[in-house]
Amino acid sequence: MTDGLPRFAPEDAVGLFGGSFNPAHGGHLAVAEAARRACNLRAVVWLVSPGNPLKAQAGYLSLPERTARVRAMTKGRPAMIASDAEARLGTRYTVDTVAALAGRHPGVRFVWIMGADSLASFHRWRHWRRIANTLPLLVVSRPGQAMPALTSPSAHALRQYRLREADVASLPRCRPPAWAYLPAVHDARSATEIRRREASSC
Ligand SMILES: Nc1ncnc2c1ncn2[C@@H]1O[C@H](COP(=O)(O)OP(=O)(O)OP(=O)(O)O)[C@@H](O)[C@H]1O
Ligand SMILES: O=C(O)c1ccc[n+]([C@@H]2O[C@H](COP(=O)([O-])O)[C@@H](O)[C@H]2O)c1
Repeated sequence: MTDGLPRFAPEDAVGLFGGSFNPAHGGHLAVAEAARRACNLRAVVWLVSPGNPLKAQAGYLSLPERTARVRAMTKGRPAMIASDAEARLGTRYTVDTVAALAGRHPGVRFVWIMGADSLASFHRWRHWRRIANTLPLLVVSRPGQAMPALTSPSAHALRQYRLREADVASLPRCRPPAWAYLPAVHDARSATEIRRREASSC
């Protein structure tokens, strides 16, 4: 079984941007591009989740539909890769996904990309400490989420491993645990808001 990803070269820095993307929106694109630039990533893989283990699945667009919308959103940006790797690998929890991808792409320097709201609840993810010990984490700002993120239990537990903003470019080469907060995105768009708008226009 293949994960569907390209063969990266050893030492390539590659971002893994997991999300429900229900649907993908411009805020996601801003995050992915900010991460790519800040860490000089060869690619950003948008891992379209078969289903966030912490969210109810009611009202979800299908996985092929969500993946197609990521593909449309990233059209003309060769560094952006829409991926259904989690469905192919049969993984739902991030801890399993990153272990499977690290095993399949030896030498590639994966970085996990998440918005600030995700760091705020990261301590509820399955084996979150193991994730933090497996790959560096890049946390990108989201309006109203800086305080919840930076005062969260995981931010507190990992505080001595936080890089200074000036050193964020070195994150992919850091031995985990390592993380950085990138205050580069000020985009208030959210999938919840888009779903609400689409529903009320019917
Ligand atoms: N506007 C944004 N700014 C920064 N990060 C974002 C933004 N929107 C989403 N993200 C991040 O992108 C990742 C995927 O998010 P997700 O697909 O859940 O979108 P969402 O807009 O948060 O959706 P929902 O409103 O359904 O929760 C998460 O890590 C989330 O923190
Ligand atoms: O592994 C977990 O326990 C876990 C819990 C919550 C969220 N995640 C992952 O976090 C990413 C963002 O999810 P979402 O739904 O906020 O877009 C996506 O890749 C999810 O699989 C993972």
